[in-house]
Amino acid sequence: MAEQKFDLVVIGSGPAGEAAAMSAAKKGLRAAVIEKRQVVGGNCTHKGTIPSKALRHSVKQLMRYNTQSVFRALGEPRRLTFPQVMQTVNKVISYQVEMHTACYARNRVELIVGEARFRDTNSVEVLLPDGATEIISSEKFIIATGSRPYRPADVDFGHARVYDSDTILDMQHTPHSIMIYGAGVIGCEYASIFAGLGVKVDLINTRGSLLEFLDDEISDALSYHLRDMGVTVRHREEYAKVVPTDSGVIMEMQSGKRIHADALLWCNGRTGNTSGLGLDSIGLEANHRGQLSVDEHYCTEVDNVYAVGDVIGWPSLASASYDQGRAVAAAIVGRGHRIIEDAPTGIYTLPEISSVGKTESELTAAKVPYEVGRALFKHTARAQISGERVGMLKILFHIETGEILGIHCFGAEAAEIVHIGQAIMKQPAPNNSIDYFVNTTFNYPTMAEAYRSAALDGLNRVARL
Ligand SMILES: Cc1cc2nc3c(=O)[nH]c(=O)nc-3n(C[C@H](O)[C@H](O)[C@H](O)COP(=O)(O)OP(=O)(O)OC[C@H]3O[C@@H](n4cnc5c(N)ncnc54)[C@H](O)[C@@H]3O)c2cc1C
Ligand SMILES: NC(=O)c1ccc[n+]([C@@H]2O[C@H](COP(=O)([O-])OP(=O)(O)OC[C@H]3O[C@@H](n4cnc5c(N)ncnc54)[C@H](O)[C@@H]3O)[C@@H](O)[C@H]2O)c1
Repeated sequence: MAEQKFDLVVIGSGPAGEAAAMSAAKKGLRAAVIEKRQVVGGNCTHKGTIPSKALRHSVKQLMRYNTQSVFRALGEPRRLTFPQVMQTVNKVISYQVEMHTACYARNRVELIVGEARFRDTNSVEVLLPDGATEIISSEKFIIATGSRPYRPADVDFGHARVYDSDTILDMQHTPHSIMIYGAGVIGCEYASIFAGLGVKVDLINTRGSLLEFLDDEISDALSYHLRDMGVTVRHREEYAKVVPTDSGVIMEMQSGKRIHADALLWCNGRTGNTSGLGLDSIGLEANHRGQLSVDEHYCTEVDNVYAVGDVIGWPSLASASYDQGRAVAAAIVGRGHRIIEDAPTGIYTLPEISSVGKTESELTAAKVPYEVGRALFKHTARAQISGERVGMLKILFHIETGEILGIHCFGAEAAEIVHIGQAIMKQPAPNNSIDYFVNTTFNYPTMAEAYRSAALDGLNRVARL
């Protein structure tokens, strides 16, 4: 058995692991990443963020072609199959893998392909693809093993018509109908994708409204637009039994309903990837969702073992995982770091949704005197030109100080547009002010115009008080 020794070993090459390793190497540590998949990028690149966003982009292009009259000169509305759309997705994944792989060589981070399992607090055993094992020793470890879809034991995921967000990417046909169980972010995004492909979608929500953490108005808008696309949204439903058959899947609900579709996409919850890590060898224990707890330095209860990314739970975003990776490297070398707790929300449904800061409900509960300014995208020149007229920007600001407290947006490019407001919100007082949007000249026609309109709308309300 060969043995190698490093200053830092990172387990997992997703956004959290990659950022941690690259950042540590730049800070002078001899770093290695162990990845059990043959290629780098993590579930983010291969199963989660990248494939779902690339899929959604292609579907959005198709919808534009099919719905905008200007394209009728080129031809009649067309359909694409799921496997056809997946071809473009696979190209994006290849570009991503190429780019991420180059980072390892450039930053002299050793990449070891194999599955890591702790032997003790200073070494792991790596099961290599050829079945051999290797011992890797290190001063410090970072667990960045990510997460996978949660699979309840009473649902047969081995059946050809039952999918989760990993296996859906391998679907070789386009079903006529699909039921999506779990209306969280993943469920809502896939509901948009399948509805955009012309598939009949049943979106089954275990809660009372869609994405309850969103501002109510935005959550309502999402429900409206999903229904407008033909999605049947069912709230407060729990499954009793899933019965897959040769011709489809029947879901018997606790409410007594029986819902039938050609396929089931299960999107209810995720589990941290900790079960194969040999955590008991180092005295660590994951919670019932497979997640690890960390302190303000992203350190676990074992003082040379750290954890970042989905494996530590909330917010379970690629965006936050990258930043947590950089933060843990800074914490390890003692150069100051920030705790990542202010990630914006970017949800790639159709329409897209994005927000940062407080919601109206939160501000009302906290008795903060705020006012709201709104701008509808359909009133901006840019949206009229692009033909993407659905959407709204909403700014919540303090009545007395003008401080921006929350930005909530839905519509085309919402996830980009929110960053304009986020940049101002991050300024220290008195620069975080709604006045910025009325005292600054923006390019025209751009969606930034929506900020000016929303700010004027809000300030006019205050003036009328
Ligand atoms: C469908 C979907 C869509 C998403 N969309 C978005 C989005 O739009 N925006 C966003 O910010 N986030 C999104 N996310 C969340 C995002 O993908 C995750 O937050 C992110 O991937 C977490 O990164 P990570 O580095 O923690 O782990 P992962 O990306 O999960 O990578 C972990 C890696 O560790 C490896 N590994 C596990 N165990 C071992 C072991 N024992 N030895 C060696 N290697 C191991 C795995 O093979 C994997 O490659 C989405 C997730 C899903 C599922
Ligand atoms: N665009 C994005 O940022 C994006 C896209 C997809 C996924 N993600 C991330 O991936 C993670 C997983 O997404 P998701 O949609 O699976 O999760 P989620 O947390 O949004 O929930 C999925 C569904 O599971 C249900 N659920 C969760 N916990 C439950 C419980 N204890 N009991 C009953 N029902 C429960 C929710 O009600 C929801 O219907 C999220 O944390 C999300 O941030 C982000």
